[in-house]
Amino acid sequence: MRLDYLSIFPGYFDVLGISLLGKAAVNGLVDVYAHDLRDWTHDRHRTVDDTPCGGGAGMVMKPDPWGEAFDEIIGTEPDPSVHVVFPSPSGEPFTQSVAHDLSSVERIVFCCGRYEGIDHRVIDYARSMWTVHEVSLGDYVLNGGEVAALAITEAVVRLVPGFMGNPQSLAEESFSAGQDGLLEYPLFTRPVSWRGLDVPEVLMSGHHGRIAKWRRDESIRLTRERRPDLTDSDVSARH
Ligand SMILES: Nc1c(O)cccc1[N+](=O)[O-]
Repeated sequence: MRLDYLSIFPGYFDVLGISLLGKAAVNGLVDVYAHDLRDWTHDRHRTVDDTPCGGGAGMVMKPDPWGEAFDEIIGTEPDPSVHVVFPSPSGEPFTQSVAHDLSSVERIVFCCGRYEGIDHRVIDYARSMWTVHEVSLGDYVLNGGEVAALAITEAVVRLVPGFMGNPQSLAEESFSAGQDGLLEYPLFTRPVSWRGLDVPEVLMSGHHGRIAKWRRDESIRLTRERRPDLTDSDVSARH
């Protein structure tokens, strides 16, 4: 999997050389390329923004540098196998399902906006050429798309076959298919008693059936308490 990041702050992506992601890069599972959008400007100030047409506060990212960067990084021919991700507060919700879909593609280009956002024609042009995902991590305001791109990267790359040492651990995580989309149950390890707090007895019983039921019940309880939106009527009936 090749990952490209277009940003006026490419240094944000130095962190991808650390930890498991760094190991994945070493193992050839992912190839990471960060690009400075200003490399595709031609004026002394390396300008990437301008005032919004129609007025309004702030600045908008000009389309020209994006277009020239696309030409050089991706190419000038349409290719739906290239997935272009625009992290944006006005995007569709980024979910584990979207992460799973992206984990099987060969190439992802992350376009990280700053200021008030990117000239919409950049997104329209990208849609005419590649497969585009405008995605949001949540209803809050960030200063740009870089942190969101890093979060999306982690969610996607950890699902790439061969990345996780023990793929089984993926099956029991929150939002995974193995959990029916429920929240993960509470986790415990040794010591059995810690500051007057004990591990639930059932988990020390060695009774696998009782343990599995306790975990399922806890997942259902937590999901109903914290994320009623995840328990649709069908899922509720099953639970
Ligand atoms: N929320 C937000 C933002 O304010 C700017 C860029 C990306 C996102 N997001 O993905 O959620």
